[in-house]
Amino acid sequence: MINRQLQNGYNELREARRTNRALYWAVGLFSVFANLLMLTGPIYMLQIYDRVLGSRSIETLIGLSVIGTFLFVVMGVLDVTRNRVMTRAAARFQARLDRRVFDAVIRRSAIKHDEVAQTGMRDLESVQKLMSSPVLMAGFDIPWTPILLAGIALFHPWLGMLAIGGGVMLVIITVINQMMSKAPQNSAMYAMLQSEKLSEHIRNESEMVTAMGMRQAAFYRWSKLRGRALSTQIASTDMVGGFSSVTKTFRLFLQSAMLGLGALLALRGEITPGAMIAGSILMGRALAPIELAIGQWPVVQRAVRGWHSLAILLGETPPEAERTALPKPRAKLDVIQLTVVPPGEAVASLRMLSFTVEPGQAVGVIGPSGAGKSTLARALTGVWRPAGGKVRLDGAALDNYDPTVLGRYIGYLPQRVQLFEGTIAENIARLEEKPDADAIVEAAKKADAHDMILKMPDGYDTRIDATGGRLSGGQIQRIGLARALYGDPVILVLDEPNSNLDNEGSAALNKAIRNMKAEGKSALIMAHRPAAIQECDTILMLDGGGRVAFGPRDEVLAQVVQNHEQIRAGGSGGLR
Ligand SMILES: Nc1ncnc2c1ncn2[C@@H]1O[C@H](COP(=O)(O)OP(=O)(O)OP(=O)(O)O)[C@@H](O)[C@H]1O
Repeated sequence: MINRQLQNGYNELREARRTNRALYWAVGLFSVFANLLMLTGPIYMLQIYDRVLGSRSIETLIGLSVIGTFLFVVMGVLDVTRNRVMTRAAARFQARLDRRVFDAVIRRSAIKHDEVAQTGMRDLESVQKLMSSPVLMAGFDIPWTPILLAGIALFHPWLGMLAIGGGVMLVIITVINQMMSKAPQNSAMYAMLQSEKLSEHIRNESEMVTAMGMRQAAFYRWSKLRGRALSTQIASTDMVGGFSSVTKTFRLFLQSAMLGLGALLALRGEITPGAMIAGSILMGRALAPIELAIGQWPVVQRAVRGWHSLAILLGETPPEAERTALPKPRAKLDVIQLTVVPPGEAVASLRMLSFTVEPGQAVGVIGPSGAGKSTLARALTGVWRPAGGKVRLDGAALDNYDPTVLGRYIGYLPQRVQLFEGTIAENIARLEEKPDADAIVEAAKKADAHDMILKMPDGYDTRIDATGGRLSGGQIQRIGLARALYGDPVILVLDEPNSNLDNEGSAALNKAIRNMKAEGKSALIMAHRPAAIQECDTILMLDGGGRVAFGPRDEVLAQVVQNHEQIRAGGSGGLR
């Protein structure tokens, strides 16, 4: 199964690469000519030494130089063209997969915070970088290396043998380089990733780190990871640099050895001095792509790693099937024998849970910490898939809805509201590209956030950063509620909606729920605090992932909560 998924991932990547097939054929063709034109230098040299110097003919020199210049210009044009084609082919590959990889990263991250999800976009970039790098071009030139080396044998078999022997040595060095540098490069990358992840985490929690005097400790922890990343990076760079220097020196040595052997053969009259020089130059040209490949090996290895990681990502997160569009649902929710296992866990945090929410009903979900309230919220919004059972919205299972469309029908306020960098309006409109200004204001009014937003420096156009910046906890929660109400959802799922709200905010929340009910829509409110469930006519009590009670509010509260009198009065006692 896993192998099949991986294979599917590879197939999808190959399919994307295949769209560039015509371009690669064109580059291959350009490379044939570019490599043939590589002979211009050696042949020109041969002619100068053996023909011009021998005949002392200025006309021949001018003639040869004109032809040589023309061929060099053609070679340059071909080289520029094939480089440009490669860059565009790489960009096309990336553009084709951008959306798919982005979606897969988001879908996987919602259920798994592993490296594959974390590096998805960078993996794609690393493959694109290889595709547009000179090292891939070297891949088109390397097949010509044996031909050029064999060509040297035409001057003299001994020269040919030296050239081929040298070429084989370089290939052996390349293979050893690949074998030895793979592990250090992988661990350098892994260590770097870990330290980046931690530094980002510390930065996001900078307030808490400062307030709790954790700066020193946080630095210490980060510097340990950073130190490991640096030392593995140094080891890996040393390795690649070492191989690169060995290859370069060896190539220079071979060129000189070729000259020396050529000189010996010239002294013995077996070749001309021109052949001696041309052989040496040809040798340098033939081995240059191998040298380039070794120098750029980290780019290759990063891309190979990225390709594999992308295959896992795409294979394990296949494209979502097109769903038949369903009519706007009624606010009826059936939860049938629902079992949910948190991603990466073995134990279910909700077990065989069943209940029904009718249109116009508001259900308060209560229970102690860890009872499974947030798990239920995630299952109802389709973020976590059921391990067993079903959630049906107006009769259709949640996965029968397109996720984007489902997001419009179900308004969700998570326990920890996260905003995006942008304006308040953009945040309420869920980052829609063409938001409906009237709908934004309407949602804000429903959440009773309109007046609060108007008091901001630029009203709805006030810019905020991802942490909410200038907004207080309660203001963030109200904007979160407006975002949940945007687009007229049929069901609201609110996870601890009033944890940061003052009395005014709580009253606004209750009014929003009352309006939803009056419009025949429904709401589920996960709550610890009684004020949040004032508008709920029904209560679902969870404990240990199972249903303890479900029924009319007063009955359930009378049964399980001692302080229900306080709750009816809208007091602030706990529900546990
Ligand atoms: N992302 C997660 N990965 C693994 N386990 C999780 C995850 N989220 C919740 N759980 C587990 O699922 C169980 C239920 O947690 P859940 O967050 O649903 O409880 P809750 O009732 O919302 O608690 P609280 O009132 O404290 O928010 C807990 O045992 C918790 O450890």
